[in-house]
Amino acid sequence: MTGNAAALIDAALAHDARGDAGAAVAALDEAVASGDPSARIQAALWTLYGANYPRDETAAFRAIDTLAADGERRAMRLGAVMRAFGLGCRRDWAGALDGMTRAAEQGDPFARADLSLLDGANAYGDDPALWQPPRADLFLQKPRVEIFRAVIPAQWCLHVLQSARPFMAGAHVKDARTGARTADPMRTNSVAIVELWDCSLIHYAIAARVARACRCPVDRIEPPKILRYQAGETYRDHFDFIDPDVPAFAAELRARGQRTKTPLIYLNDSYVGGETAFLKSGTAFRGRTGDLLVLRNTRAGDKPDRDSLHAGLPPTQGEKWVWSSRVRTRPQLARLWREF
Ligand SMILES: O=C(O)CCC(=O)C(=O)O
Ligand SMILES: [Fe+2]
Repeated sequence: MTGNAAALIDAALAHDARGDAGAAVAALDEAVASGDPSARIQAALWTLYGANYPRDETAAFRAIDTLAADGERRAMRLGAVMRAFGLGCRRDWAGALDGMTRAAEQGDPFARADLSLLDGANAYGDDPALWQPPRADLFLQKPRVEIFRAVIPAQWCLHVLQSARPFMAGAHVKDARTGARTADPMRTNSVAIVELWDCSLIHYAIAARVARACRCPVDRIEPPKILRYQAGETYRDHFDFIDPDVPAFAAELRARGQRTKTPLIYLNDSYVGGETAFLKSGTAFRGRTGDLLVLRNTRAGDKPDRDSLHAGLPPTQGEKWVWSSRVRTRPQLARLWREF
């Protein structure tokens, strides 16, 4: 990367963070024009998300694929993750493994670690979306809560936890009046989204495994949030469905669908307390590393189930880490990988 291109990319990212799309595009276009691969990757990501540039997932995938064919190993890796998720292209697990293997052969340490994590869990063969659905234990009838014990390998949990650690920030809730995201004392834990750029095939394999457990297509799984609760931090009583009676949520509900289920993966278990509590039934679940809990938020006809009221109780000692997503009734867009 030339020094000039690096400075232009930094400027573009700063403009983006301030919400100045015009200046962001001007700076990035100049860096792209110099042929700089990092600039071209950044432009492809914004094109994928529809951030600053118009959204065009296919063009984004093609740009990444061209860079990969030119020997750019970061593009091989990103292209592999896009192939796995089917972002801008057809889902293609064999092609994803192939791209990641090429990146590893080029000496990419991230790609090597990814492949050895897949290999260590015997996940190197079939697309995880085709695996047998894991076996469920019914934990609660009202609300419906299923537990899938130890379905995510502990090494994968650690990988996800570590990939999220640099991005942790204060958690938000949705304001029922405006639909905006606001900080709220009811949610004192921290949260991160791992952007596609920092995702690996492990992130895909986890989403695919969860989709099997929830018996839904992978594209109905919302990009997950990684939650961290330090001692005393909590996510107080709440619902995860989108309330159809709140006008501010109507557009989102139409575009992205209802949140029918909440899958939670416990990424660690070295803490005291920190159960997931179901307030209407007075029960709580304490997860072990790799356990998947699936809570049903809706009844027949995707109507909200008010029995689904739940909370993340505070750990009294240690840190609790959770992978948290939602199953929606409609396919999710690539741009959600950068939004909370
Ligand atoms: O951390 C927990 O146990 C609950 C998390 C939760 O309710 C959520 O992510 O929506
Ligand atoms: Fe929740």
